[in-house]
Amino acid sequence: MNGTHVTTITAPEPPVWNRQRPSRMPSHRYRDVYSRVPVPLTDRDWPGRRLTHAPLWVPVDLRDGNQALAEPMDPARKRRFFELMVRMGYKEIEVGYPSASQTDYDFVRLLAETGSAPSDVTIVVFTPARRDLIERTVDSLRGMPNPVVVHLYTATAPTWREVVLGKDRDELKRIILDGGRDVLELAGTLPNVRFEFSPEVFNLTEPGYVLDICDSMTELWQATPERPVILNLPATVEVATPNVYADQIEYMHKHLARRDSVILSVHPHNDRGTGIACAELALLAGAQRVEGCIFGNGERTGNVDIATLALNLHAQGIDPMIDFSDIDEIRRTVEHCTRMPLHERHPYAGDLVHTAFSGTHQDAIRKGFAEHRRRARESGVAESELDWRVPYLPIDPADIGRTYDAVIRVNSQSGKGGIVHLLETGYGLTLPRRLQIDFARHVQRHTDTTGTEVTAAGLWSLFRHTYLTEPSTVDSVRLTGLEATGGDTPATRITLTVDGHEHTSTHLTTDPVEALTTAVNEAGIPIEILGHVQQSLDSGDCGEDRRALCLLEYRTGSERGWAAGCGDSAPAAGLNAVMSAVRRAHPSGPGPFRP
Ligand SMILES: CC(=O)SCCNC(=O)CCNC(=O)[C@H](O)C(C)(C)COP(=O)(O)OP(=O)(O)OC[C@H]1O[C@@H](n2cnc3c(N)ncnc32)[C@H](O)[C@@H]1OP(=O)(O)O
Ligand SMILES: CC(C)C(=O)C(=O)O
Ligand SMILES: [Mg+2]
Repeated sequence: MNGTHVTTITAPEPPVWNRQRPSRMPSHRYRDVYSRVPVPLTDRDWPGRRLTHAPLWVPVDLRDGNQALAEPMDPARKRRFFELMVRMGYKEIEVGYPSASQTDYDFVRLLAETGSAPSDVTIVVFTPARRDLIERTVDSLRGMPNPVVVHLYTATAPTWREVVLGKDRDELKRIILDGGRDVLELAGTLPNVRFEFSPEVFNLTEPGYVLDICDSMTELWQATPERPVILNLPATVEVATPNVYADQIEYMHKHLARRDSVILSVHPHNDRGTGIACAELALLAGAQRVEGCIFGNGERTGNVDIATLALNLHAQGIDPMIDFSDIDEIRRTVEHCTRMPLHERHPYAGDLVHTAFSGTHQDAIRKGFAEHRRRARESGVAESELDWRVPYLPIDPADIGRTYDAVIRVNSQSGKGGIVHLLETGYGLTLPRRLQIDFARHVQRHTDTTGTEVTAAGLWSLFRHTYLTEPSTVDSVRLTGLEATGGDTPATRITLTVDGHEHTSTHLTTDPVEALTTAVNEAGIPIEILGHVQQSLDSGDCGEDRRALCLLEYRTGSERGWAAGCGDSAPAAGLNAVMSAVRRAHPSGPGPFRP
């Protein structure tokens, strides 16, 4: 065993409440990180630190991301991606591996010959430690008007030394320093050039050895605060919990020579799904620069996702210094260039990440939005500027150019809050609380039966089918006459046709709902109106000229129910609501709902 400071953990006997049993997988074939590499730090500062500002971000989509694609980007795609990164505000961009392919070489030439990159953008090119390939790399940079970084890499971890490169520690160090000398000789006179070294698989390399190589490189390249060297320490294959990477970075941060002449950079991959955590803890541990890919494309499970990292800062009140205010345009471009779709649950950018289906979340979000609007009104601060505290939404979707349309969607997991939200935002409909509860039961039955989502339009359709029954010639009770009468004493005359027999009655009221209810009762149909509210509909959803809506609660015997009516005026809507209630209480029967 190589590791130090390891507490050997023997699995305890499982407690009685844990019935898990050994799996059939050969987990014994793998070794934890502590037995693969010494993890030297015992006295660590990173756990007590906080993130306070954005690091220097360096997208490597055009190199590391690109080399992981089944179909690497063509020149048009590379260019489109590069232009996106420039628009977003990245100032240091790794544009390719010029010795690897003609496309990569040509892209660097394009930037050099056209001068199309803004002058404050540094162009990074990547090369292995082989003289012929370094020559080709440097050649690609001829005439480049921008500042450049030549990025040299070689794997340093024991397995790579033994299995891949066939070199011992000293031989490998010599190869790396030779590569460093070649870079200096071939690129050292380029105007505005700096150098970067990556000990590939840093995270599995002995700390003392990698520290020695890094110090030798900064000495060779004469790192100064004016012309610092970038030391990029990759977790090429992620093998440990993020605290281990943080320890490794803090160890380097504290022990590197010429620390003030080094830009300490990290380059996590995401094999364990903790690339983001590795990068964040590495920043706490002293890293100043982060390499990764926008949305995390890259070898295997990808490079660390620098979009998520940046928006994580934003969500903590720290400006990431990169503009994600049109996330969907960024996403479209990245998807086009990589030919890979983003997962619906991808942090910040996925289709579903601002959406709640579940009832209690929807209820909280709806209340949160209402509170946000109220606070904005009362404080006079714009909604888009006001501090954000809507439950379940870590950031305001509007910050990244998203609308609120998809925030609440209704299915069988939803409750009345979500239903009400969709009817409110889609149709301007505010349901009384008891009607919300009643309608939610109908929606639940519907979504349980179909197993599918129901849209705002679907909800409105179900609402109409349930409460807003329209008159039909087969109705046993029909309103066939209505007239305002009386001179000194205003009254309303009602004519009903009940099972083919006419009933006319006069009522000393001008309230048509009251008059019609009494008439219905006198015609032998018991129904009591418990209350009604009038609303106006936002659009002609009931018919262009019928924008008044009456929502009415009734009782027949021990049964309570709700009905609704539309009309061109509040009285007309009221009458239709009463007749709707009569039809619901004494149905000649609407058929089953079909959305
Ligand atoms: C973690 C990373 O992302 S590292 C970057 C990986 N990216 C890429 O590999 C994409 C581009 N690569 C390529 O186009 C090619 O691999 C090239 C042009 C670099 C080299 O191609 P080839 O000469 O055909 O060699 P090949 O691809 O087989 O590479 C392996 C050789 O490079 C050596 N090698 C690997 N890494 C390095 C390095 N950093 N410096 C020097 N030599 C290296 C290997 O030991 C092996 O040598 P061998 O042939 O003597 O055994
Ligand atoms: C920085 C280079 C060597 C890299 O892509 C890696 O190690 O993952
Ligand atoms: Mg990488």
